[in-house]
Parts: sequence; structure tokens; C-alpha cells
Amino acid sequence: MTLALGCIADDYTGASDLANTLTRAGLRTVQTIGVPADDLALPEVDAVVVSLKSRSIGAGLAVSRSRAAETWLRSRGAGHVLFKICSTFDSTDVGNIGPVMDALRADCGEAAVLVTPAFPETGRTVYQGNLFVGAVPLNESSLKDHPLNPMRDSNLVRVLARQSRTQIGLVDLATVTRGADAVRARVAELAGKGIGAAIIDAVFDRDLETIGLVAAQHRLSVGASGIGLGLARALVSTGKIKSTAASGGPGAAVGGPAACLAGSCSQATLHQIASAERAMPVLHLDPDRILTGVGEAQRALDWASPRLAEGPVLIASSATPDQVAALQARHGRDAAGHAIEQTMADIAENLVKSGVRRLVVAGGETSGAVVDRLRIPGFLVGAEIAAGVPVLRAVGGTSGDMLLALKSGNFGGPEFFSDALGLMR
Ligand SMILES: Nc1ncnc2c1ncn2[C@@H]1O[C@H](COP(=O)(O)OP(=O)(O)OP(=O)(O)O)[C@@H](O)[C@H]1O
Ligand SMILES: O=C(O)[C@@H](O)C(=O)CO
Repeated sequence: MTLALGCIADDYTGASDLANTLTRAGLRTVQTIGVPADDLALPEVDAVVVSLKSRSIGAGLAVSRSRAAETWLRSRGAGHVLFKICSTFDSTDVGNIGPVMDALRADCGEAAVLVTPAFPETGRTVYQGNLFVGAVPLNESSLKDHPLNPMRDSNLVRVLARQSRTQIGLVDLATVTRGADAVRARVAELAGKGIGAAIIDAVFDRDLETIGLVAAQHRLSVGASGIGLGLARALVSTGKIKSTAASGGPGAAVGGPAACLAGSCSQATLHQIASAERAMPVLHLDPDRILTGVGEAQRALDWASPRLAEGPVLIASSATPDQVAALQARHGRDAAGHAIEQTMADIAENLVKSGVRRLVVAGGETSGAVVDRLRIPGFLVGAEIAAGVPVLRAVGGTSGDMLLALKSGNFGGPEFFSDALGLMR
């Protein structure tokens, strides 16, 4: 297998978002969980997205895991590696986007790396280096209250400069609009000044196509699914890859009980849970009981057990920003996040043991904890449920034939949980 594109995603929902984008653009794509073991039988593909859970861990660990993924991808022939980050640039002043970018850049000798989280299909656009989420700048969006990495500065040149050892430049929209040659010239100018990375503006998919044409000639880029789209279209339009019709088909039905787990506290997820109350039984976990270790997972399993034969259920820890802040004040941010993620993993593991074969998980960190616990080594991409969220079919592993959907916190329409289950037969 010789890869045309190698990708390293800093969380699992982000990886499935990217795998979905690449598949829809005609690349045969597989999503692996961590660096694949040598004995994992992978189909013949154009792109591999290695999913890491490296967004909210220590920067040193994020760097070493990303480097291991890069080594594997390059050894499979990947000439270009995309480091997939969140379209809302989720990170803190100590990383991990900057440190990982710096390390991968040093490894491949890239003079100046193009960086953009733009993903217009989901309302993420970048103008003059400022990230917009829908109609508002990042720092005015609900991301300012994210439980793990509150985003309070929308100027990404500044944000990345605080995290990186290199200077950060800007390739503005006027340059992008003038086309690939203008972008190349600007990147060369920045590199000539010793500027090692540049935020590049993008508002429409056509901007990302221009960026993709330039990036595809480099060894490394950093961004969200939008730049993935640009790279994929460039690889197809320049004949490096023969486009394959997106799979998207239903595949064999797996049947059996279905469940949804939500650990995301995003506004979108909170609305989706409220809608789901009209469609299925919903259990709201008590986060204080989780933090004090009084058997909240068992309470959830006892609640779910008699209901699963009747139809899907939803179990959620999600809470409003005020409630999240209060819990974190009582127990600490990391301890709260970790304990809730592990409880979600306990619940998932036991649901699967009791026969659940269709599982929807909301939240990147939450999905990471759940998929790790289920020891699923990889996924094939199926139908698209919503922008950035495909149905995934587990490959390898011991949990048997399973369908999952891993929803990024902010993605999906109001009826997301029912929409997902409708496609997961
Ligand atoms: N009630 C709660 N109080 C505090 N923290 C919570 C609560 N419920 C969940 N959490 C934690 O909040 C974090 C949510 O992050 P997660 O990545 O799962 O969702 P997200 O950030 O909305 O999704 P994405 O990363 O895909 O955008 C997790 O660490 C989770 O354990
Ligand atoms: O880019 C996004 O917004 C998502 O794929 C994601 O990474 C959320 O965790």
C-alpha cells in the first residue's frame, strides 16, 4: 500500500470528520485508532487517518504520539501529512497545536507550513487570520466556555504564536483569491524571512481548493476538514489519485440494541439532547456522584437494561456552562473531565457486553475514552449523517460487527441522535 495522503488527527471525532470528507471527495480512506499494529489487515486505500487522543494531554506526549504516527504514515509512502486539528482551533496557550506542528515541521524539513481551521460547510471561516464560527468571532462563540480549552482569542496568528517556537505569518484572502501562484509567492516570501508557519484565510470551498493545490506540493499542513477537502481535490484534479465513488452505502445491517452516550457540553449537543427527550428515554447522569465514586455507571446500566429491548436510549453527562464551571470549581477541571470520560467508557463497555451493537457518542474526548475501552482498531467510513459525521463500521477488534457514530461536539442538526440511528441499521 502506498499512501497519497497521511493524516494525524488530534481526536477521534475529528478523525472521522476528516475521513468522511476525504471519502466524499473520492479518496479510499480508512480511520485507524492510534498507529495500526502490523497485523491489522487494512484494505487498499489512498489515505489513512490515524486518530490520536492528543488534543488535551501534555504537549510532550502529544508530540511523541504524533511523531510515531508520522513515522508510520511516511513509511507507507505518504508524501504529504495533514495534522488534523479542530475547526475551532481547540487548544490552550501551551499547546498542543504549536508544539506538534513544530516537531512535525522539523522532522520533514518544511520551510513554512500552511495552517487553516476553515471548514465553510460547518460555518468555520478565517478572514485576516480571525476565525469565525458562523456569524461571530471565535471568542464570542460558545467555544469561549469549552470545558477543557476555552477559546477567548479569535486571532489565530496570535493564538498560534503563543504555542509555537517559530514566528507565525498570514496569507490573506486577497492573496488566496489571486490563485495558487500568488499563494506560493507569499509562502516563499514568508519562508525567506524565516517565518515557519502561516495562518491562511479561507471563506469558501474554492479558497480551500487553491490552498490544497499549494499544500499538496508541500510535506506538511495543519488544519481541519476544509484543508483536507482542498488536498483531496488537488490530488484528484492533478491525477495523483483516481477518484472513487464515495462508499456511503448501507453495508450489511448489524441490528441489535442501540444506545447513545453524550459527554459533550456544547450548545449543539445540549439542544440535541433536549430534542432526543421526545424520541427516546434519556438518563441524565449526576456528575457529582461520578466524582465521588458512588456507582453512577451501575445506576445507568440498571436504568438502560430493561429499556434497550424496546428501542434506543440516551445517557448524558452533558451540562450547561454554569453547571460545568461549578463542578470544576468543586473537583478540578482535569479530574472532572477524566472521571466523567471513564464513567462513559465503563457504561459503553457494559452496554456492548450486554449486546449493544449500534452506538452513537457525542464529544471528541468522550468518543476517545469509549473507543479505546472497546479496543476498536479502526473504522471504514459509511453514509454521512450530518456534515462532518459519518456512520463508522468497526474493523478488526473483538467487539464483533458494530456501527458507531462519533459526533464532534458542535456538529449535527437538532435531531442528530434520531438521524444517526436512522442510518445505523
Ligand atoms: N457535567 C459535566 N461537567 C464537567 N465536565 C463534563 C461534564 N460532562 C462532560 N464533561 C467533560 O467535558 C469534556 C467534553 O469534551 P468532549 O471532547 O467529549 O466534547 P466536545 O469538546 O464538545 O466535543 P469535540 O471535542 O468533539 O468538539 C469531557 O472531558 C467530559 O468528560
Ligand atoms: O474540526 C472539527 O470541528 C471536528 O472535526 C473536531 O475536531 C471536533 O473535535
